[in-house]
Parts: sequence; C-alpha cells; structure tokens
Amino acid sequence: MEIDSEWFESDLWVGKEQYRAVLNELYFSWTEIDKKKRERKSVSVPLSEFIGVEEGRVEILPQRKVEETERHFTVFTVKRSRGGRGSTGLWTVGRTQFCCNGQDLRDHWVRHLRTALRKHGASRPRRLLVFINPFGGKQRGRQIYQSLVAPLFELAGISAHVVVTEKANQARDHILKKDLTGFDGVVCVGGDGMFSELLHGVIGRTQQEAGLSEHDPAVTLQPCNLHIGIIPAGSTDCVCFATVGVNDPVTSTLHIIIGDSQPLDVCSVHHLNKLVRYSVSLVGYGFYGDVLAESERHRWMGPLRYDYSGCLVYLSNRSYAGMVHFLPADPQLSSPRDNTRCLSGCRVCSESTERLFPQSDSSSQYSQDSSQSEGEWVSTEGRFRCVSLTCMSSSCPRSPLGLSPSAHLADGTGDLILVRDTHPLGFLTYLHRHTTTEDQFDLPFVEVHRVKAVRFSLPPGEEESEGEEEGEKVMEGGDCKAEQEGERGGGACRSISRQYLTSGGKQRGINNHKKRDFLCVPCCSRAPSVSVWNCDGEILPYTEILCRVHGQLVRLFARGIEDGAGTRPFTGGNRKCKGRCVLHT
Ligand SMILES: Nc1ncnc2c1ncn2[C@@H]1O[C@H](COP(=O)(O)OP(=O)(O)OP(=O)(O)O)[C@@H](O)[C@H]1O
Ligand SMILES: CCCCCCCCCCCCC/C=C/[C@@H](O)[C@H](CO)NC(=O)CCCCC
Ligand SMILES: [Ca+2]
Repeated sequence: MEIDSEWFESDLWVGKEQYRAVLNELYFSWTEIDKKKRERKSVSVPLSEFIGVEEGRVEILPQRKVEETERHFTVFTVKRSRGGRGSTGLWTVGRTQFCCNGQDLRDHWVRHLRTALRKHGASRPRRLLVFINPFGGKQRGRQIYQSLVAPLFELAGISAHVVVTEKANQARDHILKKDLTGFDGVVCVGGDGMFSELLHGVIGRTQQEAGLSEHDPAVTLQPCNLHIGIIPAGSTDCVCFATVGVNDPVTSTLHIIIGDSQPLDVCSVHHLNKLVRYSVSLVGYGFYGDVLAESERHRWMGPLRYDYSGCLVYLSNRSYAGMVHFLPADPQLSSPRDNTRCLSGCRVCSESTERLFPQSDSSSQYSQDSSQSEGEWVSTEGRFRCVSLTCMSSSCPRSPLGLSPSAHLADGTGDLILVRDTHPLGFLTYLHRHTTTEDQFDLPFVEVHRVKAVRFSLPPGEEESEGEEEGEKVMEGGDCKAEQEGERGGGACRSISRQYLTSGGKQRGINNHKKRDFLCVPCCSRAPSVSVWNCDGEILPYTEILCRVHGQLVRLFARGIEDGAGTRPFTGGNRKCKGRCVLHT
C-alpha cells in the first residue's frame, strides 16, 4: 500500500462511491472505481491549493461542526467558484469527507497528508500580524475577521496576532517601531487606507533597516521582504480588486494561506526632496482630488459618499492649469494602449523582474539595477480636467477595467493620464467609459503615457511657496458671502488646496499630514485655481510634487488576476484581448 514517503494510495469512499485515492509529491487525487460507468469522476488537487486536513467529519464555514468518527477524515482545498458567465476569480473552500475501512488507514492518510502539506508549504506564512480597522467601509471588519478569516487561519495552522486599531496610523507605527521577529507577513482587514498604513510601515521599516533615506527621490529603495495581505472591508478596496480580481474576504484569506506572492510597483511622492507619501493606485489631481476632498465632508454616507461627491464635482465643471513633466518608460517593452491585460503570470512583469534585478535568480532579488540611463524628460502644459498617475490598472467594482486597463502590477512603470480641458459632455464621456469596455483613451482631449517619473508644477506666477498652506486665513463653512449668495458654480463653492482646516474627525496619513476639510475662503466667488492631489484616497498637503515609480518594491499575498476573473475581458471597440499580456494584432 505504501510505496515511499511521498507516495501513498488506497481505496476510499466519498459518500456511497468508492474511489482510488493517490497522494504524490505534487497532487492529491481520487478517481471513481466503478468500472461500469463510462465517465468516472476524477478530482485532482495540487498540493499548492491544499488548505488542511482534519480527523472526522468536519465543517468550517459558516460554522465549525465536528462529528468525531474513527474512519473519516475531511480535506479542505481551494475551489474556484464559477459564476453564470464562467470563472469570477472568486475562491471558496472545497470540502471532501473521506471514509476509510478502518482507523489505521484513516490515521495513515491524515499523517501523510499533513507531512505532504508541511513539505510543500515551506513558503506559506505560519505567523501573521493582523490589523483590523473596526471603522472601515461598512464597519464590519471585526465581524468579517472573526467569522470568515480566523477559522480558516486556524485550519491552516496559521497563528495570528490580532490588533484591533483604536486610532489612525496605529498599524503603520506598530510596523515601524515594534519587534516583528517571527512574523511572515502583515495583514489588514479594512480598505485602501488601511492597506496604505501597512505599505508605509513595511517600506519605512525596510529602508530604516537598510540605512536608506526615503526622502531622496533618486535613491533606489530596498525591496521589502515582509508580505502584505489584504482582507477587503473598506469602501473602494481598489488594491485588493486590482490584485486579486474580486473583493471577497474568503478569497483573500485563501491567497494568504497558500502563500501567494505578487510583487507590486510603488510610487514615491516627494515635495522639495522630502517624501510625502507612497502610492500604489492613484496619484490624481483635478477631478479625483476634488472628489476626495468633497467626499470627506460626507463620510457619514459611507461608500456612497464618492458617488454623491462625484456628481457635485462633475457639476462644478472645473479645470486647472499646470505643467507636467514626465520621464517616459521604454516604449518597446509595453504601451498603455497595447490592448493587453496584466494577468496572473504576466510576461511583461516577469521580464521586468529580470530587468529590475538583473543579477538575481527568482529567490534573491536584492541587487537592483541602477545603471540604466534615465532618459529624456518630456514637458507639457495647459488646463487639465485631471492629471492621474497609476502604477496599476486601479480597477475596482465601480470601474471594472480601471483607470488604465493595460497597466501592469509589477513592470516598474506607471501610466500618466492627462485629460485636458473639454466641454462637460466630453468629460462625462471620459468618466462613463471607466464603467464600460469602451476605450477611455480614444478621445481627442485624453493622452496616456507609460512613465518612470512625473513632476507637476503650477504655471509661472502661481507657484507654491513654502509654508504658505499653514498660515492661510480660513473661514468656517457658511461664513462665505459668495456661498450665501448662491455663487456655487453648480456644486460646491469650497475652494481646495491651501484652503483647508484640520478636520476634527478621523485623521489619516503619514508624517502627521492632517486630513483637512473643504471650507469656504473669502476668494471663493471665483473658481479655485488649484486642486488637490488624491494619493490613494489621501489628500496631499502640497500641489507641486515629484513622483517616482519603484519597481516591485513590495509583495502582496496575491497572484494577480486569474484569466477570466473578476473584470470583464475587452470586448468593445478595438479591445479584444483576453490573453496574458500578449499583443493582439
Ligand atoms: N481605529 C481607527 N479609528 C479611526 N481611524 C482609523 C482607525 N483605524 C484605521 N483608521 C484609518 O481609517 C482610514 C480609512 O479606513 P479604511 O481604509 O479601512 O476604510 P475606508 O476609507 O472605508 O475604505 P477605502 O480606503 O477602501 O475607501 C485609514 O486610512 C486608517 O488610517
Ligand atoms: C457617468 C458615470 C461616471 C462614473 C465615474 C466612475 C469613475 C470611477 C473611477 C474609479 C477610479 C478609482 C481610482 C482609485 C482610487 C483609490 O486609490 C482611492 C482609495 O480607495 N479611492 C478614492 O480616492 C475614491 C475616489 C474615487 C473617485 C471616483
Ligand atoms: Ca506598473
């Protein structure tokens, strides 16, 4: 019966059917024995997708139930859930209860499966530090963790140290300052803001330990070892959606358990040679900055605040003057308009690993290449509806293909999208195309560039002066004469940037940059001449910034979007790509 330590096989029963079950070094499979049947049922589970084995007849979700029997064991595996139109990227827990012809055989199976799992799971996390934001999204973080995540971690033998946060930036500071010995990763239960805390903690700590300055935009930062997991429980959950394909706590938990690893580009944002923040999703000026600033006044609405604020800001019909300088990426490697999608196992991203870390094999990646010449900067100026830089597609449930559908998660570049001033209907068309498969870049007032760095400055005469923002005289909402007289430009008269007050509510952000309210100032009868930057859902306190993309700086417990998962394939217009980042001609 026992061939060697890797192999094990015997007859087993699942319900009333008899199966031949085989365990080898890669798979656990079972095939129906009934010779009369033409099509015999056969299931094969790669050990990489095996979660755990328990004695008896056991259920884990929605509640743990155990029926202790001598002849049964239950295996738990990753199961891809198929929606009506094929795979959705949603993973569930597959459960199969096996019956043996005696306790000895049962014990053998349990022992062999556990040994195989231990051997195979060397790269899986064993100890995790989990931060729960009890106030994110619909305020269900704690419940999501207790009912869906913790039981699966226990089944998989993962021990978790859980911190329920009491204030903003607690998770970031914990990672920066506390002893993290023994942890294989950090996990947040919350939204993009919580993810951002972990991102800043992990990057900051890694640079501290490497003795590198985060402020110098020219410094090649040290890639981070500690993986980050995201259990989505926020309002947008863009980072989770864009790296997993779906916002589902069980799917994300399973990616963490099996130790998936997805490298991610990170953009550092600087002002006058000081680090302001890191971003993985959106650094956006104009519309997206205004929507965020407006939405802070309506936090009580929960996730709906973005839709409401989006309408108000759209109606206010603003554009802003600015100068954009950018450093183009090598156009031979990829293009934001090549109609490809970055999917799990993406070729462009894998080739980037070799380019970004040339002397490395896949296991050691810490000799980054800084020898390549920087290239020529390009400048453009004008009035913009929005200026957006995104290191990944930034897809989310609101926009299933995202801000830049062909952007890559880990290619060391970002996509710069310039939407020049246009008539309101034109801009509405641009926004609407985020929600469909129509090409949002195929509009005469939109440009997109794949870049390594971006600098934004105000036109001559409007430059930002040091310390200006702190001393600004600000009026309380309602004091504004123009507002009282109804001069609201179709929406909000609230001017932005350098015209905020510190919010009395929830504060987010690093370096104690405070979230500020969007209040009336005496000059608000005119349309504001400056907007604010939205940096992954956080308002930046500066207008003139320099952004630099750091290729594959962090790693997530994820694998990118599996083919056909989550977002719809391109079907409209000239977008027909369903492939793995291959060019369709
Ligand atoms: N206990 C806490 N009290 C107040 N704020 C907190 C607490 N814990 C975390 N935060 C802050 O709350 C902010 C928002 O949280 P989170 O990102 O989880 O939810 P969200 O804003 O609803 O979702 P999204 O960011 O996806 O839009 C985070 O930036 C985080 O810094
Ligand atoms: C006529 C229909 C018009 C519909 C327009 C829909 C446009 C949707 C574009 C979605 C872009 C998402 C960009 C991601 C931003 C996140 O990093 C950030 C943090 O969670 N979210 C916001 O700033 C929240 C702010 C989101 C702004 C919409
Ligand atoms: Ca990228």
